[in-house]
Amino acid sequence: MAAGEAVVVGVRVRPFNDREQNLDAVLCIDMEGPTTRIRNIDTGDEKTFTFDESFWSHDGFEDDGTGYLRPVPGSKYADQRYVFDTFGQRVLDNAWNGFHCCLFAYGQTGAGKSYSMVGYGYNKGIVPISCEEIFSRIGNEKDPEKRYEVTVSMIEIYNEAIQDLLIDVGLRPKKGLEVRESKALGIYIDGVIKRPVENYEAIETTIEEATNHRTVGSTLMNATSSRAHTVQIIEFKAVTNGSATVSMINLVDLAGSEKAAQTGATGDRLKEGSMINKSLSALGNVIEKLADRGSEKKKNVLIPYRDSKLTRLLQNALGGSSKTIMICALSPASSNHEETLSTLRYADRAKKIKNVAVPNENPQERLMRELREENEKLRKMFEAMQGGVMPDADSIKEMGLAQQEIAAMEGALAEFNKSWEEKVAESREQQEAARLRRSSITPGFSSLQPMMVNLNEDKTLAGRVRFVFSPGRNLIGGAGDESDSDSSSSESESEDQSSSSSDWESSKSKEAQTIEEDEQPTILLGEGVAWHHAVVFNDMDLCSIYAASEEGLQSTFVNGKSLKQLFRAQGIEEKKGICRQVEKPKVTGIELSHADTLVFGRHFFVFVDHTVCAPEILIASGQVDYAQAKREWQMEQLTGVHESLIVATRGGVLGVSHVAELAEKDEIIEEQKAEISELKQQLAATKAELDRYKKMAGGRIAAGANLLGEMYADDLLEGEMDKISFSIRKTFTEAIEQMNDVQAIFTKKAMLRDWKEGVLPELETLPRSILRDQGEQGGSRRSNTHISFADSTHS
Ligand SMILES: Nc1ncnc2c1ncn2[C@@H]1O[C@H](COP(=O)(O)OP(=O)(O)OP(=O)(O)O)[C@@H](O)[C@H]1O
Repeated sequence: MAAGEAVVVGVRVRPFNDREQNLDAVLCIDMEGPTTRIRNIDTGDEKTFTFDESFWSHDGFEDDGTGYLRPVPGSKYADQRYVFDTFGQRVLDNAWNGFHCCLFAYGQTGAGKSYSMVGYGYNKGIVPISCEEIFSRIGNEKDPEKRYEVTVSMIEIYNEAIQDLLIDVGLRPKKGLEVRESKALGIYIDGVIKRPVENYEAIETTIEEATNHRTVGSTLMNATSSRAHTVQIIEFKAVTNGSATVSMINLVDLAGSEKAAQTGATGDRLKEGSMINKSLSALGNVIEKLADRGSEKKKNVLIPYRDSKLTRLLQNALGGSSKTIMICALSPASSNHEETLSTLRYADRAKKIKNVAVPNENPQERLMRELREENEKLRKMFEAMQGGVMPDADSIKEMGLAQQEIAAMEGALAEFNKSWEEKVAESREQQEAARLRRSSITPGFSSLQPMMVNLNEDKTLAGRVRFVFSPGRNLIGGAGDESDSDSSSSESESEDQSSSSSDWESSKSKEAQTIEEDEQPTILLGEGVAWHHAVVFNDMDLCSIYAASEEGLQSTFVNGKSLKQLFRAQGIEEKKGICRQVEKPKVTGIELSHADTLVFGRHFFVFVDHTVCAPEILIASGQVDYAQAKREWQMEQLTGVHESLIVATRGGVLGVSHVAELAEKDEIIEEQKAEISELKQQLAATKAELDRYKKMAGGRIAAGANLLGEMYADDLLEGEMDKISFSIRKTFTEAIEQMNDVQAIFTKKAMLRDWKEGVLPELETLPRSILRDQGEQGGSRRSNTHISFADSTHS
C-alpha cells in the first residue's frame, strides 16, 4: 500500500472585531513562519503548534483604495490573494492532475471561516478566486484536442438533512438528499443538481442563486445565519481524444462550533445547535480515529463515518483518495482562548491524517468494466438458481445489492454519455422552469406595489424575503402539513429518492382533490402552510385577504387574529371568507393596512404599503418585529385551546388531533413560563436597586453628607423616586397580569391533563370565557364523564 500523504493544515488569525476593540481585547495569538503560539493571559501558559501554514491576518494591513485589504510594506499580513496562492492554487493543481480534492474551513463562529472561503466585497475568498482561476486556466489551454466540462453543485447540511441549494425552497424533498455509496461511483449525493457552467459569470450566477435560496430557506425556517454547513462541489472533467478524467473539488464552509448550552438555546435552536454539534463532534471523532490510524499504532481502527451526514459526505476527503486541505480560523482575543485552543488541537490532530490519493482513471471505462463485472456476477447467480441450487440468505442479499449497484451505474453511465450540449440545454430548461415558478420570490427586490416582507427572530434576516402582491388574485400556498406529507411519502421514501421529491406534488394533488382545483400558488411558502392557504386580492393597490381553504381560515392571522375570528367579527359567515375561485371574491375581505402583521401557519410577515414607507425603513424603525408578532399569535393560539376544549366538551370526544394540538400548546405555555421567570428576575433586580437607592438617599439626607451624596439625594427627591416607584408599579402590574395569564394557563393545563386521562372538568372550573361561550350555546352540564379518544374525523 502506498505510504499516504498527510492532510495539509493551515491556521489563520483575523483582526479584532469592533466588539473586541471596544472591550480592549488582549491578543493571545502569535505567529512566526509556520508556527502558532497561544498564550493563556491568566496563567501565562503558552502552547506552540506547527502547521503547514500559519496565516497572520491580524494586523499590518491597509485599504488599497478599493476596499481590498493588502499588507503594508514589510508586514507579515496574509491577504486573500496570498491565502489563495498558497492553498487555492494547490487545490486546482491537484484537480488538473486528475485528483479529487477537498478544502474545508473549520473554526468557532465569527472566527473568519467565511472570510477565507467566500470573502466579503472586494476581498474575495478562495471559492470565487478558484472559480475565476479555473476558467482562466481553461482559456490558456494550448492543446486544441483538449476540452473541459465544469459543473457546479451547491448543498447545505442543516439539522442533519442535505438540501440542494439550487432547488427552490418549496420544491425540496423534506428529508433532504441521501448520501450513497457505490463501488464504482464512490460516495455521492443522490439526485443533486450538477449545473453545467461555461464561464466564471455562470458560476457567479449559480453561487448567487444558491445564496438567495439559502437566505430564503433560512428565513422561512426562521433560522439564524451561519448555522448550516455549506459545500460547493465543482466537477471538473478534462476530455482528450475521447478519453476523460474527472476530478471533484469539494469546498466546505463548516458551521460555527459554538456550544448549545452556552447560547442558552431552547426548542428549535437547541435541536439546531445539537445537530451542528452532532456533525462537528462526529467530524472530531473521525479526525481523531484517522489520526490514530495514521500513527501506525492502531492501523485497523474503525472510522465512524456514518455517524453524521457531514462525515459521510467527507468520507473520501478525510480518509480516502482525496487530496485534502484544512484551514482553521482563529479568533485573536484572549476571551476566546478556550475555543481557539480547542481549534488548534483539532487542527493538530487533522495534520496526522494520511490519505492515499491516486489519479482518477477514465471514469467511463471504469464504469463499463464494473458494470460488466456486476452483470457477470448476477448472471452466474441466476444460472446457479436455474440449475436447481437455491441461494442462501447472503446470496439473495448480494443479488439485491448487485442490482442496486447496476442501476446506479447505468444512471451514471447514461449521464456520462450525454453530450455536453445536451447537459447545457437540459440545465437551461430546468433553470427557466424554476425562474417562472419563483417569479414572485424576489429577495432584495424593490417594488412600488404592495408587498409582505418576512419577520425573523434574527433581525439581520428580517425583511430579506419579499412577496409582491400583483394586481388581482395572489394565491398563497405551501408544502402542506409535515405529518401529512410524511405519511404520504413514507412508503416509498427509503427506496426511491425521486419520489420523496414529490412531497410537493403529493400535497398538491391531495388538496386539489379536496377543493377540486389545481391552481398553482403564486406565493410559495414552506411547511405548515396548506397547498391553497390564503388569497390576497390587490384591487388598485388596496389589498384584502381571504382564506383559500378551511386550514387557511384557521391558521392565517392578521395582527394575531385568525381570519375565522375576523370574518365572524364582521358578521360574515366564515365559509364566505374562503375564496377558492379564480374570480374576484364575493364578499369583502379583511382589508390590509401598512404594518399589519400576517402569519401563515408559522411563517411571519408584515404587510408593507410602499406609499407609506419602504420595507427596510419599516423594519429598521422597530415598529413591528418578530417577537411582538409572535406574542400576538401565541395569545391567539391559547384562545384556540379554549375553542377546541369547547368543541371537545360538546362532542364528548377528544380527537387524536386535539391531543397533538395540546402537546403544541404545552410548548407555548413553557415559553410563556420562561418569559415570566425572566420578568420575575427583572422585578427582583428593580427591587434590589430601589432598596439600594433608598439606603443611599436616606443615609445621605440624614447625615447631610458629601456633595455628591446630596446631589444624588436631591435628584432622587426631585422625581427620581417617582420614576422608580412608577417603574416598579409598572413592572408589578405587568407581572401581575402575566401571573394571571399563567394562572389561567395552569388551570387550563390541569384541565387538559385531566382531559387526556378521560375526565371532563366541572363547568365552574372552566375559565369565564369558556363558560360564556358554553352558556351562549345553552350547553348542558356534564361532569366526570369518561370520554373516548378517537380521531377527530370520527367525532
Ligand atoms: N482575515 C480577515 N481580515 C479581515 N477581516 C476578517 C478576516 N477574517 C474575518 N474577518 C471579519 O470577521 C468577521 C467574522 O468573519 P466570518 O464571517 O468569516 O466568520 P465565520 O467564522 O465564517 O462565522 P460564522 O460561523 O458565523 O459563519 C467578518 O466581519 C469578517 O469580515
